[in-house]
Order: sequence, then C-alpha cells, then structure tokens
Amino acid sequence: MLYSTKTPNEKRKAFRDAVKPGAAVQFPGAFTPLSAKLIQEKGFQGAYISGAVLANELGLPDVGLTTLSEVAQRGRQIADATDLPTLIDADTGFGEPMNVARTIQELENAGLSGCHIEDQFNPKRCGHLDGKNMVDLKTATMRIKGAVDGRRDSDFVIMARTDLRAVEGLDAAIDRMKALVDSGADMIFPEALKDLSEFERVCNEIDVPILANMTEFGKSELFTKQQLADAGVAMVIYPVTLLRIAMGAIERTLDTIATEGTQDSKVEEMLTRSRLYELVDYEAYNQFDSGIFNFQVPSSDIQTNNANL
Ligand SMILES: C[C@](O)(C(=O)O)[C@H](CC(=O)O)C(=O)O
Ligand SMILES: [Mg+2]
Repeated sequence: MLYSTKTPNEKRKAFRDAVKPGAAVQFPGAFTPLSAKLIQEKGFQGAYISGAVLANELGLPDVGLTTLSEVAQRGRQIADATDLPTLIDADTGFGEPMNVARTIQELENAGLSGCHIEDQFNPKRCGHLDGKNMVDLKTATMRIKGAVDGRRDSDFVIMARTDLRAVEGLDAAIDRMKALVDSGADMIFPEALKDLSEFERVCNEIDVPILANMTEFGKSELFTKQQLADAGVAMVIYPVTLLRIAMGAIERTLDTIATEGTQDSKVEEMLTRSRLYELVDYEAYNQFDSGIFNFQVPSSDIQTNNANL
C-alpha cells in the first residue's frame, strides 16, 4: 500500500545483481507510475524511465528541453510506485561536469537505481535519428567522471551511453566505450547498433554489462530476449513501447467515439474498473480506513494512561 516497500538502496542492489552479462533482463519503459505497477505485477525485474517519453508526455520533442527538476520529479513518482529497480534517462547530464554531479545527487535523492548519460551535444536528438552531433572524447569522459564524483551511494548505477556508432562507426564507438569504462562507467549503452554481431562484438570487447535498446521504428532490428542473451547483453529496454501502444489505443478510441457516437464497442478492450482497483490496491486502503475507525484503546492502556496523568 502507499509507496514502494523497498528502500532505494535495496533496489540498487537488486539492479546490480540482475544485470549480468548474458542475462538480458527486460526493463519495459514505465510511462506513468501506474504502468510501473503493472510491469512489476507481470514479473519483470526492472522498469526503464525514458527521456523521450518524459518529453513527449509534456507535448515536447525529445531534444533536451526537459529540465533536471522535471525529470527527477517524474522519476521519483515512478520509482515510488514500484519495488522494482528503475533506470532513468538523464540525457546529456543537464550541463557541465559539475552539473552532472548534481544530477546524480538529485536522481539518488529521488530514489532511482541508476541513470544513463550520453555523449551528444545539447540540443540532442533521438539516438535512432540521423544528423547527431557528438561531443569530443574529453567532454564525454568528463561527464562520466563528474557523475562518479557526485555519487554518494556506490550502488547507484552510472551508465554511459555513446551515440558514436551511427556517426563514426563501430571501431570508434568501441574505443570510446573503453574510455568511458576507464572513467568509471558501471555499464555501457551502445546506441543504435546495426545487427546482432555488433552487440556480440561490444559484449566481448567491453568489460562491463551492456544494455540493448529495443526501440521501435529505429535503426536496430527488434531482437528477442534470447537472441540478445546469446550475444551477451545484460539488460534490454523497451523505452517507448507502452506509450506508443497506449497512444495507439487512445487514438483509435477517440475515432470510435467520434464516428460511432459512443465508446461502447471499445469497452471490451479496456482495463476493467476492478482490474484498475486491483492494481492500485484499493481494497487495502479500505481496510486501512476501517482499521482506524474501529480502533479501540484496550482497557489496560486506559488504566496506564490514567496513571500517568
Ligand atoms: C532510449 C531513448 O533515449 C529514450 O529517451 O527513451 C530514445 C528512444 C527513442 O526515441 O525511440 C533513444 O534515443 O533511443
Ligand atoms: Mg533518451
């Protein structure tokens, strides 16, 4: 009931335990706190919090317009709603290395389990679009060093994302990944790899756990968990999947209401009222209230209290 039953540190430890090379643990993107509850109920081991979704939900494109406060606040709401570890997208880290250090502290305070920081220039863009501008190696590594310097809970996961593959090719991207690991990155997110052999090569050559981004309509094919596990991948994210599917359903339902004059034909596709109540544990709150309402002071306590007066 109410919030997560696990402390941020317990979740961070669970995250680190889960992301082993070849485990390919699946982190669907929670686009709301409620969806994080469903992800947990379905037995996933973690939830991802996408920067693209955060921006899009505010009606904005994913070009680095969201602020650290907005991201940390939404991250907290989602992390609070689940016992699962959460990995949040910190884009380019929200500034210079000192700002990145502060970013880490804010995200730690918000109860997240880890975040990733990328090596694009701000304004950034989706990693699966063309025309990305990259910062140089020094700036990229300074961001990670700033993050590591700012971290107070050593279990908080600092992941470095590199977008270099699509710009300078795999060899250059792998060199950069090695430098990012030397700068203290706990995990690597190689963005927009082309095929499974590229994932395999990265997993073989990089000494820390690797993330695979299975975003739709992007540059990577949608590989299965098993394929990615065989390539050595440690974790897989489905960042925008739930938002896309929900918005697809919303659009179709709005069309139905407009054309049919009622939503009736869509009701069978909906999450029912009772299922929704189950997800938010409605029943437990009823008991909580009645527990307070029915509370009676045992007579022995009354005597003790009186004796103290
Ligand atoms: C993972 C990602 O950074 C995100 O914000 O979710 C995006 C996803 C997307 O736009 O499809 C990305 O840059 O890959
Ligand atoms: Mg992003």
